[in-house]
Amino acid sequence: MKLSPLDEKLPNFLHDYLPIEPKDDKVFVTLTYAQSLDSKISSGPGIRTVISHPETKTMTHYLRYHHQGILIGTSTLLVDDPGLNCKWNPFNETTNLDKYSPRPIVIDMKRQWNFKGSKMEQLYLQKKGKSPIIVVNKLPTHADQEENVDYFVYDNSDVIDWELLFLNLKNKYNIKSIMVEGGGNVINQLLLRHDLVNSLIITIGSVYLGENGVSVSPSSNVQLSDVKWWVGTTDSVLSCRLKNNKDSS
Ligand SMILES: NC(=O)c1ccc[n+]([C@@H]2O[C@H](COP(=O)([O-])OP(=O)(O)OC[C@H]3O[C@@H](n4cnc5c(N)ncnc54)[C@H](O)[C@@H]3O)[C@@H](O)[C@H]2O)c1
Ligand SMILES: Nc1nc(=O)c(N)c(NC[C@H](O)[C@H](O)[C@H](O)COP(=O)(O)O)[nH]1
Repeated sequence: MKLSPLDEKLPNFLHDYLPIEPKDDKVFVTLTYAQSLDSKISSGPGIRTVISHPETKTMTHYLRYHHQGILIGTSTLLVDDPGLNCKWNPFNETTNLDKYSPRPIVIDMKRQWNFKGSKMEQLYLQKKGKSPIIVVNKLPTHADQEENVDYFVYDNSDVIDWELLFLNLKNKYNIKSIMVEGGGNVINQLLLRHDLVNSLIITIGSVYLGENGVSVSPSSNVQLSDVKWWVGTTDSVLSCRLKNNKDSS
């Protein structure tokens, strides 16, 4: 499906929140998701819910264009069958989109997902997306390994230490910027990591999804700084940074 045009104000609005001129050698991490007015990112576990207007969907692809990696949690991987490629580029090219696409990084510690038969594989085979790095807790046996993927074995424990993962992705795959696209569980953890997260970009759709929805609501207070708003047709976008709570008075 073709994207609608990028709003002309968005590149300027987003510029300072993207890894366009990274200031240090650390991996640049952007948290981004679309939520309802009641802070839900889907209408229930196991459900994929469209929240964004086409113009903010295009913005998501603009964000993907600016990152080398795109990371999602296991439930999003299993529920959404995401493609995670980038359909936006400044040249309006529609073929060989793999060169503009970030590398998918998917958390699948217990190997519940198959690349084969997925939308991601389809895009990879059509040269419209890159092949994924699958984060697992144990290397699958030779017979169980899939073609055209990389396994990153995270064998410290079953619970990923994000700092260690980002550092390893940089050292092993030279991934210096990562866009984290969800879901709620992953976002809730990383909202508490001002030390790792450079930017937070939230699309807010004009809808309520109700109390059974999957929430973004971190376990403790999170303060934001450098807050800026863009207002679109039905959605607004909040761009900001996470504040170190110790700094707030
Ligand atoms: N609106 C949006 O922008 C958006 C974006 C992404 C997903 N979604 C929706 O969100 C829902 C899924 O979100 P969710 O919160 O249920 O799950 P999630 O996608 O955040 O995945 C959570 C799972 O990932 C694994 N995981 C997460 N952190 C880990 C860690 N530190 N170490 C090891 N494993 C870890 C665990 O298996 C955990 O149960 C789906 O309905 C999806 O459609 C919406
Ligand atoms: N921006 C945005 N608006 C939404 O309304 C919505 N539901 C998502 N959800 C993000 C989630 O990560 C999806 O899995 C990807 O949007 C998959 O999209 P692709 O198949 O990669 O194009 N994101």
